[in-house]
Amino acid sequence: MTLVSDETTTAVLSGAELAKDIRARVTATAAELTDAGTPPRLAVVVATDDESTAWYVRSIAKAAAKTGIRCDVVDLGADATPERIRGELTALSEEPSVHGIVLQTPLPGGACLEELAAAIAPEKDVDGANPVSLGRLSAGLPAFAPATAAAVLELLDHYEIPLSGRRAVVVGRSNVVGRPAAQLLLRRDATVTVCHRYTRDLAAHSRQAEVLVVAVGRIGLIGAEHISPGAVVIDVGTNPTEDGGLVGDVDERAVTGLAAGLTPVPGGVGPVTTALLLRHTVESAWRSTA
Ligand SMILES: NC(=O)C1=CN([C@@H]2O[C@H](COP(=O)(O)OP(=O)(O)OC[C@H]3O[C@@H](n4cnc5c(N)ncnc54)[C@H](OP(=O)(O)O)[C@@H]3O)[C@@H](O)[C@H]2O)C=CC1
Ligand SMILES: Nc1nc(=O)c2c([nH]1)NC[C@@H]1CN(c3ccc(C(=O)N[C@@H](CCC(=O)O)C(=O)O)cc3)C=[N+]21
Repeated sequence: MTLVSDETTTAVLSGAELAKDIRARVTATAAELTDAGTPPRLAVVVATDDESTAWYVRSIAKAAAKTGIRCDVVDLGADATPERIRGELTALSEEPSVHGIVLQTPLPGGACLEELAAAIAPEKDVDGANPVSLGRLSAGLPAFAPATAAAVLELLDHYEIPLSGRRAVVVGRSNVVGRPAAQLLLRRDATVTVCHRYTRDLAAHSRQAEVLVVAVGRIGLIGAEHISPGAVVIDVGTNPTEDGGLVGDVDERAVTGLAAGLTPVPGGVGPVTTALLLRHTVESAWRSTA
């Protein structure tokens, strides 16, 4: 029997306070811009009936209103054609008073986000969805990163998690989260492994991680056997539960006492994502005045 426990205290890496700080700074910048005659404006294009997307859009609109950013939700309906969506994105790209454009997923009939997002002017692409933005990110050139991927890095920096030279593992490779998160970690000199559906022995890879980012969308994907003691775990997954709640991809109970830190769901990456979308919008508005 062991008398000395090797239990680690797992820090809760909350995003709520951080998001609040970001919104406070955005509010100040938005006020300055408005005084200077450039009221920041964000357009969110929606073409789905998906309930969780609707929730996300409402939370963007609410946060925008609170920070003094005009937010137009352009609902094209779940039967919108790709041509109609592309036309709207083109019109918004040409409208000088609009500084940020987001196209929400999912899209009708399997329309391709990357292809449609090519119609978003890169300087207004505040969710980094245009392939030009994704390419610039990969090339190490300035570009807006997808807000969720940016939120992962913002949280790691806020909690002063070192990245340079450290082993980072990203689970998931979508263009919205996993892939750009991996690019951002690489840019910060982490040694990055990306896992996906065809990865053999996920646990063998994820156990190597000093920083583990999980963005899959599967309840309980990551358990105790997937992490090494002392790892910092960023749980991006948001999975609705039967009782109307929301859980991540990480089995919180299993990794508590093992991980050094874990982002909660809700209250982790999500609120920071929304705040960064707004920050990107005021950045874009600011640049438009230069
Ligand atoms: N909090 C926030 O701000 C946000 C949260 N999310 C959430 O993050 C999650 C991921 O979103 P998103 O990237 O858009 O989802 P996608 O469905 O686009 O991508 C999921 C990724 O997970 C990979 N994957 C699927 N099954 C496994 C498995 N068993 N083992 C390893 N990898 C697997 C897929 O691999 P492959 O490529 O091989 O198919 C794919 O790359 C979702 O829960 C979503 O709701 C998303 C955006 C914002
Ligand atoms: N082009 C595109 N970019 C996206 O970033 C994108 C998208 N499409 N489609 C939908 C998903 C989903 N998503 C969320 C963002 C924040 C929360 C969030 O803040 N959630 C709260 C809780 C919500 C609750 O309690 O129900 C939290 O985590 O604390 C959730 C989900 C962004 N997405």
